[in-house]
Amino acid sequence: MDAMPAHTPVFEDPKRLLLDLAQQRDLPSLLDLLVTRIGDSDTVALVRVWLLRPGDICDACLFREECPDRSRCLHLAASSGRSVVDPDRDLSRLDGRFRRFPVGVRKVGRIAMTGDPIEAPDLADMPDWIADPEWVRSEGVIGFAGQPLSHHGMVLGVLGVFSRVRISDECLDWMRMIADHAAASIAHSHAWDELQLLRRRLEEENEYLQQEVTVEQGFGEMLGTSPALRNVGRQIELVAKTDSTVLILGESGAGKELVARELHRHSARAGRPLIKVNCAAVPRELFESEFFGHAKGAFTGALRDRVGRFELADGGTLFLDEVGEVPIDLQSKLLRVLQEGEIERVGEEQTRRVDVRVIAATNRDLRDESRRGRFREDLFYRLSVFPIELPPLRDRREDIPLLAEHFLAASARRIGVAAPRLTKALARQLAQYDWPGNIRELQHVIERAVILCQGGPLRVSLGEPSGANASPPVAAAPEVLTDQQFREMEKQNLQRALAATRGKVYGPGGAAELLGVRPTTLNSRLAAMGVKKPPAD
Ligand SMILES: Nc1ncnc2c1ncn2[C@@H]1O[C@H](COP(=O)(O)OP(=O)(O)OP(=O)(O)O)[C@@H](O)[C@H]1O
Repeated sequence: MDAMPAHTPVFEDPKRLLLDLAQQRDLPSLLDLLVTRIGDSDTVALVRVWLLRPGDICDACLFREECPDRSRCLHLAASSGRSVVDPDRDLSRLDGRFRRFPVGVRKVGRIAMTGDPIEAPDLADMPDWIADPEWVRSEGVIGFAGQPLSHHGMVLGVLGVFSRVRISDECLDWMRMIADHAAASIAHSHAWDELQLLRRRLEEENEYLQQEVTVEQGFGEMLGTSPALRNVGRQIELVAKTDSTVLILGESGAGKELVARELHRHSARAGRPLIKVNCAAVPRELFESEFFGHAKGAFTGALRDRVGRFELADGGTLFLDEVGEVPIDLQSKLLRVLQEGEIERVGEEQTRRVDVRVIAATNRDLRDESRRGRFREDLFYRLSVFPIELPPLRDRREDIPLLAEHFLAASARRIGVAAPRLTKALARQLAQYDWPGNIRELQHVIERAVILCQGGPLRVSLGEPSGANASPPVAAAPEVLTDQQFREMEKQNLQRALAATRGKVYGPGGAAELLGVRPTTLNSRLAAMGVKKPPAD
């Protein structure tokens, strides 16, 4: 082979290489950039990077006898170059004879051990350093420069370059700089990897803990550990990911809306909206517009175009609460959108396509209603592709103490008082009651008790209508009251509420909240009845 002119640089554009190294974040691309750029030059026979890592293939290692300590060694991590003897030889392979060097052994090991470079501008002057004299001769290798890759005094690896020209001092200077930069980038990428690892671990831990909480306390926001609730959780998991229509059956206050929310949250549509329509609250004549929207001028009062709930829920989920209340004449249109995904706004010819998953809920026996002709049978079957039956609270009494504790803490937080203690006796009392209003009733009973206990022991009175725990139950009234008697009773009730809240009307723990009316409404009632507020604390 013809010798290269002595002034040929070992590599081209080292400044560019320094700049590009700084841009690399992950280790493989950093090492690849380093060796391919240096190895690109015809003057370079071979460039390699070894990194310090735990010993792994010690029994197969060429230098196993010389290895002082099998705990760690230099691993060949990147390689590049060009063979003149065999131009097809792939020098980027990492599985050759010199893929491991023990620390302290040969040039590479020595550099790692001492942290000092070994520079042999002309190997002829240092024949002892040649591991493979035949390769050096046939490939026309003249010089070697080995640099430690060290960062903050810690050797991370070694960069070695075999050149076909004598390596100039200038080139050695560049080599030192490149090695320093590469070491800093390697240290950063190690730190980055570690950060990613820690993040992944934290995420896994978090996921695990969340699952634990779910297993321990219920399903998502649905608290409860009873077999009945777990069964509902399992059904949610099964069907959430599909686009099937789900019909949630259960008594009022049993948590049907919560089931709908969990279904949406676990579905692929979770990033899109969950739109709710309470069908019991929509006036009969406005149903169609509520569902499908209307065009301006479609009817008196339609002052502008309006988007219906189906369009609002496009890409997401529509929750039709109390679906049994949908008027029979609109049920066929509802069926059409469920089957074909098409709607028309009221007063518009244009057909629009919507992609909506429907979840419906009812506390009525729709099968029976459809038998009696009050609900379309075909719509019933279409809605109940996957029915989920939510048992009433009295059929999962095991959940009552957990729910009570939860509502206790939530009410106390909302009202701004310390959470009172749920005694065993009280938990027993709660668990024995039948809860016709289900979880919503439990929630209200607890909230009322927290307001009334005023730092004293928590007491609940069960079986009485909401807000009337201090007044005689309506059913127990011996006879029809005169208007005068009725007003007097209402007045006394207001006075009792004010006394219980020490005259506080507004805000958490105020009389308005206790009575379930707006503070402004309460104020006007008090004024109309001439009830004086006691001075507030
Ligand atoms: N398992 C549960 N864990 C915690 N809170 C619950 C649970 N189930 C229901 N709740 C709470 O109880 C209240 C009533 O629940 P929700 O509104 O979902 O009932 P519903 O069956 O939809 O009632 P309705 O038929 O009257 O619309 C809500 O405040 C809800 O957050």
